[in-house]
Amino acid sequence: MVLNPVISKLAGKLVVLASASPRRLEILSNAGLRFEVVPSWFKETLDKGLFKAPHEYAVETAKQKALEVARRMPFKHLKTPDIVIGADTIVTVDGMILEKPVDKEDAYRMLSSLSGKEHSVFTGVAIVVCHEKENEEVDYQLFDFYEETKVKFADLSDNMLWEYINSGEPMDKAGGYGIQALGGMLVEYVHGDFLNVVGFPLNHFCKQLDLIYNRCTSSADQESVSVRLSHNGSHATTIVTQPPPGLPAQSSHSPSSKNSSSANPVHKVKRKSSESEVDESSWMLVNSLSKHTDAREAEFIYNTTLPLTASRGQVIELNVTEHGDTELKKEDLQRIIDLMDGFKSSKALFTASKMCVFDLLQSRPGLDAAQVAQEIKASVKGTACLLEACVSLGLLKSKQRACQKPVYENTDLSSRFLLSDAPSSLRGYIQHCNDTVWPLFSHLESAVREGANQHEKAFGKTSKDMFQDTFYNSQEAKLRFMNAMHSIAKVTGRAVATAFDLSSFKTACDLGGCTGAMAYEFTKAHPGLSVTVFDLPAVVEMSEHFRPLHTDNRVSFVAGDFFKDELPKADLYILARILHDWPDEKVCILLSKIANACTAGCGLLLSEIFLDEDRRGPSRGLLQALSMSEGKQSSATEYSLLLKTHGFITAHVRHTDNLLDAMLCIKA
Ligand SMILES: O=c1[nH]cc([C@@H]2O[C@H](COP(=O)(O)OP(=O)(O)OP(=O)(O)O)[C@@H](O)[C@H]2O)c(=O)[nH]1
Repeated sequence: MVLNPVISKLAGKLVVLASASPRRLEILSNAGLRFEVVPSWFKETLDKGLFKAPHEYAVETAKQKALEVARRMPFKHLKTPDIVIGADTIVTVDGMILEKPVDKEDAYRMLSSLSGKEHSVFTGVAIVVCHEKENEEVDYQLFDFYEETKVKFADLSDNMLWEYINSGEPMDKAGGYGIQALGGMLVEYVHGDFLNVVGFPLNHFCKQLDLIYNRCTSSADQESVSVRLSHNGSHATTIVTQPPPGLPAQSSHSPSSKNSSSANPVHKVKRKSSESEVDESSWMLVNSLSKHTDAREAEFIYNTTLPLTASRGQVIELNVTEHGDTELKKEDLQRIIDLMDGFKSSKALFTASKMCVFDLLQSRPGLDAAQVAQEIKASVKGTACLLEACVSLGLLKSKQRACQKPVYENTDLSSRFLLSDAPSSLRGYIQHCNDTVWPLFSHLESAVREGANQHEKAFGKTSKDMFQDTFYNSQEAKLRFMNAMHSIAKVTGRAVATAFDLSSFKTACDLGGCTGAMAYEFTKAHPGLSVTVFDLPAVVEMSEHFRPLHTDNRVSFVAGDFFKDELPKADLYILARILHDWPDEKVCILLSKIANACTAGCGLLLSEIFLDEDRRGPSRGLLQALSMSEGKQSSATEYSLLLKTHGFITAHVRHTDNLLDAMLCIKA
């Protein structure tokens, strides 16, 4: 191919974009690059004051984003990428560095500082090339560069600025504007690469790839920083990269091409403490890879150990503890045992919860097994086994005085999540898992063979309409199901409700909002917002039972079927844990109805478990898919593309630390 000879060189390689930016995804996929998206967890918090020039800050941030993903993938995704691409876009004006605004006032400050002036947009790009060795070690080579584009804004009135800010567009964009969309109207001229402003300098990137893949014959020729990380059972492995800001660089920058900023790689590696020579200015990135370690825990530390100097392109061996292998094996065995026993743990939890053990021990802590057995009307032997198992799972504590029987009480964990009346009670959902999910999963083999749900085998019913047949077929089943949805929505609701700035929306409609638990969280988090819960008449008639004690009138209920009836009017539609249950045709009907009900600027907040882009996690989402509902589990990008076909543009994606992720889309 003449147009993209370098891009086509990457065919067959595992290329990873370490970025959550939908614009970068679009630019690179439009160029024909095939890649996976693994957003970086690196927090953009480097101290700007410590960089000599703004582009150094952007390049360093891009490097850290890419390295974080390159280091995480072998452990978390169990595969090593061939190339990881990271990028960071900043705007500079009057000596200030502007990133993404944190709120509307911040956006106003940024945009008014740009009004009537020329500013620079810098995108720093890092390319990490990974070479996997036979012994599972990985060599990393780092290439980086930046591109500058000058942009001049017209004079902007306050009215214009606020109208633009209220469109929601500025919030996830460097400098508070998107030149590719409404923000283009603010711009008088652009000098340089337009795509660089949008977030990725494609032309310069291709030239850089050309340098890496076509011009360089051996890694030693390349202008790169090379580090080696062993992940073969390491206990405390040291990864060395260029010094972070605030720590003195060991060499001057030696750009090989325009805007290339790779440092001449003088590496420092931690040595054993017996080595005595001390260099105050050495630095390193330490990543502890013991069993409790998460890539997010990696941190820069200022170190006073012996430096080891390497020349350009040289690979540095890093320390690995002697016992690394043994530890890994133990961990592997434990992991398999945990998986084998997982169902027993679940069932012990379900049973203790169903038999009200936690409620009982909350009101009467310190009972022994015989006393508990009497209260829950069970055998002493069986109860003693159940209580001991719960202790081993961290759900109960036991105390024993000399020559006396052990007595039991709740742990903090069970007091928080397992009591019927705890604010974060998951008891309703646990019961649902026991009564509905467990029987379905006991037919998993059939489900896998047939690729269909097992409602008939588990409950004696075919499931044309799962909700009607299984969850709403009796008052008791309906209440149980509503209890389950209520408890999960209460636990997840706050994280979803506070995921985004929703101050521009006044009315919301929670489609399939069940008991209103999520809606109440939204009104708590957003004082200016009223929420209508839209759900089936059978659900709405029971919603009274779940109304919180203290509430104003900002949550109301409307009965209807979101596939058939007219949707209540709102500025923002909420779809939480809905889409994954329905087949594509129904999802399409629902999204079309929402799109029709929305005018430009209206929002759609989608909350689901977002699968990783390579569908390797999180296991909660992938295990949920095994229940073989007619729907499917999707990644943030898949949802984003789906919503795009219905006229919604993804403004923000948030991977919360809670059970559900969230995405805010705006009707174009
Ligand atoms: O005209 C435009 N200018 C900038 C953008 C978008 O702004 C962001 C810049 O933020 P950053 O580089 O930190 O990247 P993130 O979005 O946070 O994603 P990462 O996961 O890579 O950190 C970027 O998305 C640009 O595309 C724009 O759209 N138009």
